[in-house]
Amino acid sequence: MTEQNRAIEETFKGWSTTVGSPLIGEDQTRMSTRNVDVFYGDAQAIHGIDLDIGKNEVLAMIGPSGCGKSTFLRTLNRMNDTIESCKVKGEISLDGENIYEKNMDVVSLRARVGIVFQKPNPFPKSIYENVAYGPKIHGLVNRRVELDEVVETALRKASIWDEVKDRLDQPATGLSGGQQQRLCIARTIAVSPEVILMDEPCSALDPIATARIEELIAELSENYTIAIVTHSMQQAARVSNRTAYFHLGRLIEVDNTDKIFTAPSHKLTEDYITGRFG
Ligand SMILES: Nc1ncnc2c1ncn2[C@@H]1O[C@H](COP(=O)(O)OP(=O)(O)OP(=O)(O)O)[C@@H](O)[C@H]1O
Repeated sequence: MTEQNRAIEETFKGWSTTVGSPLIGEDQTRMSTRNVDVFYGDAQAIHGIDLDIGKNEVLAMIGPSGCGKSTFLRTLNRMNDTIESCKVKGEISLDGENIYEKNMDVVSLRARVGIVFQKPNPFPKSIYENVAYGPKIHGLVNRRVELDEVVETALRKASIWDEVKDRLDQPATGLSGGQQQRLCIARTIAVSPEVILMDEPCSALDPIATARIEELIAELSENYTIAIVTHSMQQAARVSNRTAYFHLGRLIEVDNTDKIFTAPSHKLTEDYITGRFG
């Protein structure tokens, strides 16, 4: 830990308040977190986060490297369960239902709250099979003709249908990085999620592929709740309605994206967006 971080850690002792509007009211909320702490072994990575994520909103999560954005994002569909040392405390709910309840079916949860990673990760199967796999294992379709329809609809929603419709039986790994990422988004959409989590989905893509994904995020936000971690403040400003600023595992400030980038209320947010920190 740097001297600067040590000093900030000192100022956080007893800290409990996020500035701005982390809570938005039950009727607007798709997911909510209350007093969420995350530990890796003895090290605490997330401290007491209270946050609502709205229906049909795009929430951007920004902050310096290591501040806990990805850790927090992964708590929202229990991806952290796959890390043995990781423990999550507090309450996280989807449509009012606690997703950490013992009887929660984690496979179904991850269909309802899908995730798209930094590096496109298609299965080593055909383009068709990549999208068809989820609906098949979740028993969403019975007949091949229905499956064909689900696959086409998901590929269309992910803005990649025209590029792949004549090569659905070819390996997904033969697509460009940007196409693979849109295919991964199609795979997520195919199981009818309510929420799509995106962990730096454009960081492995060139500017043109990035612009396609950003356009897609805007289209998808009409039907889905999206939470996106990004290192690019320009991207957060372009795609999101609200932005959350994290620092050393705390949620410092959440507000309308315009406000965060033009008139942030917290000094740490201001220092970050003006490039003084991070
Ligand atoms: N699997 C893990 N095991 C142990 N510690 C971890 C693990 N993953 C993350 N951490 C620690 O948790 C803290 C938060 O990391 P996290 O990756 O969530 O931050 P981040 O803000 O997403 O960072 P970046 O922007 O660099 O991706 C860091 O101190 C990191 O070292």
